[in-house]
Amino acid sequence: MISTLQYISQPMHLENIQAACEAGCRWVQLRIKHAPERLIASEALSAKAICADYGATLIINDHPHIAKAAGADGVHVGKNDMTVAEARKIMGSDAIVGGTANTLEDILQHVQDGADYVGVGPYRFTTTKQKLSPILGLEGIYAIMQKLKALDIDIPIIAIGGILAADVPDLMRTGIHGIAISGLLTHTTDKKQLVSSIMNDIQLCNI
Ligand SMILES: Cc1ncc(COP(=O)(O)OP(=O)(O)O)c(N)n1
Ligand SMILES: Cc1ncsc1CCOP(=O)(O)O
Ligand SMILES: [Mg+2]
Repeated sequence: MISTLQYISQPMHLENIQAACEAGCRWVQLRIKHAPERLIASEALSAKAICADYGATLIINDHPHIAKAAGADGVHVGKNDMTVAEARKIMGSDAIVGGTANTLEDILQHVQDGADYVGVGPYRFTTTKQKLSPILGLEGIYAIMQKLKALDIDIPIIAIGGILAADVPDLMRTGIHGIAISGLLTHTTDKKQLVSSIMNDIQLCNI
């Protein structure tokens, strides 16, 4: 089952992952950019131990080999990484493999490649990621969801990019499965309150 609320880590990764889990988040993506692979591998092992304590799913960004070696639940790959199909070969059929999309065509490719979920964005401008794809906004995400519906394609879509708590009800009403947040949770003091209010809004939209 793909969680409807996903936390994407930022430095200090392990502290932030622990805090996200403590606040009630049960899906974590370890996203370490511009670091040597051996450091990412060691952080992945520690992140795995934290997530195991909370029963949280751990996804590793960009690095299937590291994900596999750390015993993570899955991997997330984007346009500048290997394909979902290649990541699947490394991870095996039981692992979770997610891909990034900015267009309907990206999603269709990921579906064909056997993705378990697709991260669609950016919803809004964000400084968390550099070299952003074109901003989709609510209209862009809604349009993509309508096209998927027309094609009868049912894959969990996770909206990402600059998402704030107040965006959740409108975003959920487009038909997405859930959201991924990074800066919002990382920089919020009352993380428990934020996580429960977002999870509550998500649930209300699923009734
Ligand atoms: C859930 C989710 N969706 C999209 C992304 C972005 O992945 P990518 O395009 O490979 O960019 P980086 O995160 O690697 O900078 C994601 N990480 N998670
Ligand atoms: C990894 C990623 N991919 C598209 S936007 C983004 C960053 C999401 O982080 P934030 O929630 O802080 O905007
Ligand atoms: Mg990537």
